[in-house]
Amino acid sequence: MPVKQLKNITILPGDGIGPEVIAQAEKSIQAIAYRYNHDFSLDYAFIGAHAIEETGSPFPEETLRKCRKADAILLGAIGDPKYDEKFESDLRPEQGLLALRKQLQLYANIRPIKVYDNLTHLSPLKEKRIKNVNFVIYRELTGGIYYGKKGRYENGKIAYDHCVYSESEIKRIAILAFEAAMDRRKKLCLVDKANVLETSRLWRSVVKEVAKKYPDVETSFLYIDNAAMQMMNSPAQFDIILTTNLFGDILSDEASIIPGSLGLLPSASIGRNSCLFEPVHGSFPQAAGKDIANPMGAILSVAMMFRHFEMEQEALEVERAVDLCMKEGIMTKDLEVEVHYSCSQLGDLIYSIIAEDLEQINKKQLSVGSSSII
Ligand SMILES: NC(=O)C1=CN([C@@H]2O[C@H](COP(=O)(O)OP(=O)(O)OC[C@H]3O[C@@H](n4cnc5c(N)ncnc54)[C@H](O)[C@@H]3O)[C@@H](O)[C@H]2O)C=CC1
Ligand SMILES: CC(C)CC(=O)C(=O)O
Ligand SMILES: [Mg+2]
Repeated sequence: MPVKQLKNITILPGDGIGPEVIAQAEKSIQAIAYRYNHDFSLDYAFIGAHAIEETGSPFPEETLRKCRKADAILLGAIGDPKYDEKFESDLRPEQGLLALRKQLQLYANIRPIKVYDNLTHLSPLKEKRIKNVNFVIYRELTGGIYYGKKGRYENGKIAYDHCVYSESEIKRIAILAFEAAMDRRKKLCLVDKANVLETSRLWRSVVKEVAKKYPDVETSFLYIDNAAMQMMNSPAQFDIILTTNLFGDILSDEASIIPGSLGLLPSASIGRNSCLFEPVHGSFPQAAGKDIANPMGAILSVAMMFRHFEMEQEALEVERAVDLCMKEGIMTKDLEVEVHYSCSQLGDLIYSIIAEDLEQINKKQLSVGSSSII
């Protein structure tokens, strides 16, 4: 199937640090537009807590409409601690994100994890353990316990969340994950809890069936508890990890320890007719408004967007700019470097590197107190 052209991008900045990291991601889109003479059309919409405040709904009709008509969606993050005080309420920012994923059937959430060359010291893990780590988590995104029936009985004293998966939901993401494995090191590990959960047993049987069509892929199985441990102990063993919505959510935050910060991780959420790109992290409310958040996860999500539209050169250009900053130690404070840079300084620098604006790069370097990086 020919890939659509990327033209209309709907941007959902969201809450907390969402708007701050998205502003930097947008700079990388503008830089690519400038460098390659592309004409992108950007549109904006509310989601999450901002949307509740503006419209009374975490996922307004207008936002759905704008997302449906977009070629791609770029999202910051949602969530506001003030809603945690009223957990009993039906209205939560998170419902906006869950509704967006479900309504657009964004069933595959793809979360790559890699260690930057010569930057193993940024990780709290021993350098020898994380050398050559390069794997991708395929997290099912529109099913499982996040979407099952939930409720309470016995005057609210007993609560339940149902976990439901169908064969077809498992099969469609399994096929994507096996296809990805074929383009990589041809290893796929299904992470589940099949020793306890019936849904996990269904996952195993469907994945074994799909695996027959991919005899070149070495398929393995791990229970989630063991996988969580192995990911810290010997993460280089993984190539593709395929897993459920809940397990993938947890494993990917854990995986961020490998490169050194949750702020570094990008993701792509893919459906049949829509695609969305967002950093793995949440709204990090403690950092909101301080210009300290790491924008690299959001910026690398832009690279994933370009790659999805087969704009390989553009994707590489964004990744090259991020790599350059990382290698030169130009990072935000979460990576615990001695001299750190602000979220917006990183966004400006990435813009200048991509746009090849050498004068600006040197000016910005002077103002942030380092020697030339190119
Ligand atoms: N995709 C989304 O929009 C997500 C939204 N959330 C929501 O975000 C809110 C906060 O949730 P938390 O559990 O605190 O998760 P979080 O991901 O916002 O932050 C957890 C920790 O990760 C680090 N971190 C996260 N993003 C960072 C960045 N860009 N730069 C540097 N460090 C970063 C910080 O140390 C932070 O304390 C909640 O309302 C939650 O529901 C949580 C996860 C994903
Ligand atoms: C609302 C949550 C399910 C978001 C989250 O933690 C994620 O997608 O990683
Ligand atoms: Mg998460």
